[in-house]
Amino acid sequence: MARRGLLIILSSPSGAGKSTLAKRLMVWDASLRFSVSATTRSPRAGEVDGTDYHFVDEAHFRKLVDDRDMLEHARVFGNYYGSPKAPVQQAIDAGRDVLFDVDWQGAQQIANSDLRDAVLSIFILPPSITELHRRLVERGQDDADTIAGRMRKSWDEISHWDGYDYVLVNDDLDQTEERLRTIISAERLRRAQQPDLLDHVRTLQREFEDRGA
Ligand SMILES: Nc1ncnc2c1ncn2[C@@H]1O[C@H](COP(=O)(O)OP(=O)(O)OP(=O)(O)O)[C@@H](O)[C@H]1O
Ligand SMILES: Nc1nc2c(ncn2[C@@H]2O[C@H](COP(=O)(O)O)[C@@H](O)[C@H]2O)c(=O)[nH]1
Repeated sequence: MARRGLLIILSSPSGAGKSTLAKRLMVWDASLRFSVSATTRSPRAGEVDGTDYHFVDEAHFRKLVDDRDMLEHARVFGNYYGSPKAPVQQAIDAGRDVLFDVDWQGAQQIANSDLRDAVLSIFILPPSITELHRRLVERGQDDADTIAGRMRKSWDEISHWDGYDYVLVNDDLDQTEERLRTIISAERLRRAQQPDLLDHVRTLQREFEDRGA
């Protein structure tokens, strides 16, 4: 039977680099599917509706939640964000791995959902709080108030770091990408091997018993 896809969750405080890393991973492996979230936040310059996010108003978002079309949803920095369920289910049923860029609340909800067995969660830490601030400023996408608000919430996000399967410090971008690739490759191998390993161990057990060893 074909392997069911993984749900690869990236979380971090705002500005630590998860969107940048997610984009690099999509280039590394074109078979990865990105879970395009719905959000009530306004688009930033350059963001494309349907690619970066589905930009919706609050009434539309509420309907998606009420219709149970969301795998998870949360209020983050004063806006609503959520992961539509159908594309995720379709992708993993087809054996494709899905990449999520969600906060700790979303990660927890997915880890507690029916799909929990497919979850691979990775938390990205910044090298320092000063560097986190520098990255938010350098990104040039948010005004000073927004950046200050995100910085104030950064510890709240970081404090959930130990609920994840893996934790990486995103200092050097190339190195972090390489580590993410290693984690994903190893987890794919581990999970792909699991069914065959069980059969193999049963065969070894029968052989062991037949020999009367
Ligand atoms: N290792 C790194 N070294 C230097 N700059 C980096 C590194 N990783 C990411 N950046 C830069 O930091 C900024 C923030 O990165 P990014 O937008 O990917 O963060 P994010 O975690 O997705 O933030 P948000 O949660 O707000 O979407 C970007 O300008 C990005 O180019
Ligand atoms: N729980 C969810 N969190 C999400 C989702 N999509 C994004 N996010 C998180 O929101 C913040 C802010 O994102 P930004 O694009 O406004 O900078 C960040 O932590 C994202 O990970 C989602 O679907 N669910």
